[in-house]
Amino acid sequence: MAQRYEARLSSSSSHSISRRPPAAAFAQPPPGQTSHTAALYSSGSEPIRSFGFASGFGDKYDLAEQLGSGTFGIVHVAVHKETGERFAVKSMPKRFAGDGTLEAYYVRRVLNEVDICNHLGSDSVLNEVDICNHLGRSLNVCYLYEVFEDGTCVDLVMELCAGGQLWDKVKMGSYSEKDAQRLVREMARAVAQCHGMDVMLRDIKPENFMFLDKTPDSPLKAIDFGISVFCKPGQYVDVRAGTPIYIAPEVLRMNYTLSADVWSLGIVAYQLLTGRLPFSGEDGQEVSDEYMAKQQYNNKDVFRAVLKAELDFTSPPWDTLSAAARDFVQSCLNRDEKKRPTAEQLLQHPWLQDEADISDVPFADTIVQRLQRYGLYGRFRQVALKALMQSIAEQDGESSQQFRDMRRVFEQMDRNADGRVTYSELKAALQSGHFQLSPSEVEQLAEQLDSQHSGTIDWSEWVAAMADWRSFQGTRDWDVLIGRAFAAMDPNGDGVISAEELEQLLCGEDGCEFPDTVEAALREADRDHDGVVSMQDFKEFIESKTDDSLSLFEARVSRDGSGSDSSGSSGSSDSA
Ligand SMILES: Nc1ncnc2c1ncn2[C@@H]1O[C@H](COP(=O)(O)OP(=O)(O)OP(=O)(O)O)[C@@H](O)[C@H]1O
Repeated sequence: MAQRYEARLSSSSSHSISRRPPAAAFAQPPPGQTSHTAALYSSGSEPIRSFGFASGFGDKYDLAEQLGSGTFGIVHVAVHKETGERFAVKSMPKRFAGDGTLEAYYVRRVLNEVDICNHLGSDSVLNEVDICNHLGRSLNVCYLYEVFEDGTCVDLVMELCAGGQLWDKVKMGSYSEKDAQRLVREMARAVAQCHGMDVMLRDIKPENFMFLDKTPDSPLKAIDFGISVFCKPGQYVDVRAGTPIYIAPEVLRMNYTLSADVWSLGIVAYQLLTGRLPFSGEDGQEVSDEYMAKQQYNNKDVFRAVLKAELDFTSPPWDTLSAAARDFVQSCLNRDEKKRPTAEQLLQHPWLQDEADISDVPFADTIVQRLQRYGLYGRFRQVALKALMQSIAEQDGESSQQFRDMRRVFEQMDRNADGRVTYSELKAALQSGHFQLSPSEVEQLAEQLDSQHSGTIDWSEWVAAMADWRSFQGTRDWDVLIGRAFAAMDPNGDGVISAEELEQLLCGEDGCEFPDTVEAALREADRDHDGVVSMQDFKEFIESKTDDSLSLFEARVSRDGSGSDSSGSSGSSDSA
């Protein structure tokens, strides 16, 4: 199996290992190597004996068949005792130091996985872990639902990816360019979504992507965040990490940023298109052949190949592949990382465009994309957009085509016409056959819309998620609209949005259960760190987001067009 820096040697999934093997079965990190994120946890933190996660995994779930195993845990199917819904649970046996505290590397590894998954998806343990409070969700990333622990093990309950690994496709060798294009687009989306949330994956390889189900159009999900790190655009990381064969040259030189993920994506794209690795010539051919045949290689040879080997874009099957495909992969595999496109730019590349062209997709077909995008926003942005759309509605009396379209869809869903859409009404609309979503995904989309956790979605929440608010940016009235939205969030009119005002907006009269909720929301927009959001902060914050184009998300529309379109349609398109 391929070796991976930072996180030890992988064990073969064919080994029969009990669910809770002895901790000694798990390898140590290479000496002297810590991850960027891991350092966050190690610095100044006291040794701990437990994480404080909930107990009672066995009360809620039954364990079923084993799905696989990695270096840190074994993954089984977990069946929810009440609903019968199937999940994946990764059980990570605890590793104790001599004094009964948990080993530091184990702690970092568990927290890293929980932390990154929370950041990208679930908020179920967010407040207990107290690290990040972004409530974003992404449909190309495997959700983490809950975390449990007992005396011997931590259990991560995740979305079940029942469709198998991408690696199985890669092993099949080259197949249709169209197939490869669809898969690469899914992966590029996952990467762009993560980068949009300041997360560098650092371990992009076919083994870390799985299909959600067995349908030919199944979404692809990133599953392993064990060595991912937080990294903002332009921020550099200096610790080697990743799986050598997919590592970017600058990672070997220990000075890299988000673009290192784009290189790795390029290697996987090359594999999907050709069934081999790109390295050729004296430095690379052997590495390439050995790896594809046995997944074995010598690190030194690989590093030489990554840094120096010719990259082969001429041997078959390149003669039969499109020029756009070649250009795409070549642009990812540019050894000068400054010349590589960003993941978001990759989504605009002509090779990924023909099916992904969203410019004339009617509003109905982008509902799921809009919901996903809204889920990626932090809480401050979500309430700010509500206020902004309220301000726009007051201005034009909801008479514009955009409001009429949104109203029509909302009223279609609101079967009993009480002005609120229940989760089950939203589910019925989204599972109408028009969209491909699992029950738990629909549940998540509903929850992230329901900012007040009231169990229903009101009109203002729907509008905040659906609107093309950017079409108002730059208009003559823009400053007035922004000013009115700000005033709505600053009810005492003292010129700043305070923590108290924000708490009221986020959680209503009763206040927020967890103090972090307000602190994190405030941090989103408080640029000068003075504990309040001024009008200037507010305007800059609203206008700043540039990485929220709908193309980052998948429409999830049934390709055969089956099912009724219950969601209404109009010509409204994304202007972000
Ligand atoms: N959500 C999931 N749904 C289905 N199967 C999964 C899921 N997550 C993981 N698996 C299976 O379990 C295996 C091990 O999972 P994973 O790679 O996350 O473990 P790990 O200990 O983090 O491994 P690694 O050694 O790569 O870090 C995967 O290769 C896959 O076969």
